[in-house]
Amino acid sequence: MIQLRFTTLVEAPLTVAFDVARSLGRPWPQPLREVESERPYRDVYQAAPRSGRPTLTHTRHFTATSAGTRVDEQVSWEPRLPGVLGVLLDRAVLRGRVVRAMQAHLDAYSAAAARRALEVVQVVGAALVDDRARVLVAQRGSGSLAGLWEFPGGKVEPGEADLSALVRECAEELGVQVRPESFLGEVPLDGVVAGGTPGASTMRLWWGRITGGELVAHEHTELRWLRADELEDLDWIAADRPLLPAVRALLTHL
Ligand SMILES: Nc1nc2c([nH]c(=O)n2[C@H]2C[C@H](O)[C@@H](COP(=O)(O)OP(=O)(O)OP(=O)(O)O)O2)c(=O)[nH]1
Repeated sequence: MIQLRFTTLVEAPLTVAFDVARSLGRPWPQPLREVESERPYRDVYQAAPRSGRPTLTHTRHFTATSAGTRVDEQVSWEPRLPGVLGVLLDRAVLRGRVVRAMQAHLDAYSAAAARRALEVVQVVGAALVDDRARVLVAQRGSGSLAGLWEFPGGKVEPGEADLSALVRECAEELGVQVRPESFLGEVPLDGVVAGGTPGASTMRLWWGRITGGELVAHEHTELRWLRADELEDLDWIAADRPLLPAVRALLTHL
């Protein structure tokens, strides 16, 4: 089996990175069959064997990072001829072709994903932590999610950096200055956000500290400070639940 690995950092949220990757397809002439797909985290495609062509498997993993989505890809195939000769021949000839095809494909892909990301409204959230290892959670006051609990935050404005939006939203919603510390994770949001394509937006969560101001619920019904063991019991917006293990781990290890 010959395996090649490729890693690309795409300036786009998980959902956009995944959707654009799938709309562009793969740079192989063979027809591909989907073997597995878990939006927006992973997919696997396979090209059926044809005379003179090897069976090719192409696996992609999409991982959220503070700088965008990391796409880890693996392309593997059985050499066309048996034995050492087959491996050497495929390494010498086919490998170069696959690498060149992938490089051209990945350049076009990351440019297309970054362009598409500009059209999708993003949401940022803040897991604000105090010096007693508790996190601030907020109850939404209006709209279809009223009564559910969430992380303070909101929509990133056009041209605004994620962390600037985070600092602005915390000032508007809570009346405090915050210092973002590090990235905790990203989740796809169900439905339509700000009139965009359904399912296209994600929320990216950072943890941080309050550095000034007086905490006031300007837009929420209630604010609460929770310990790690109190997180699960709350009636969260469903999309936020996958972020709770990272928040719990943070509070436990601070
Ligand atoms: N702030 C926040 N929004 C969340 C969370 N989970 C989740 O699904 N959302 C969704 C709800 C909304 O569709 C979207 C955020 O919108 P928002 O209403 O908070 O944004 P905003 O502060 O910019 O509000 P506005 O300008 O429309 O009044 O993200 C969360 O934990 N925090």
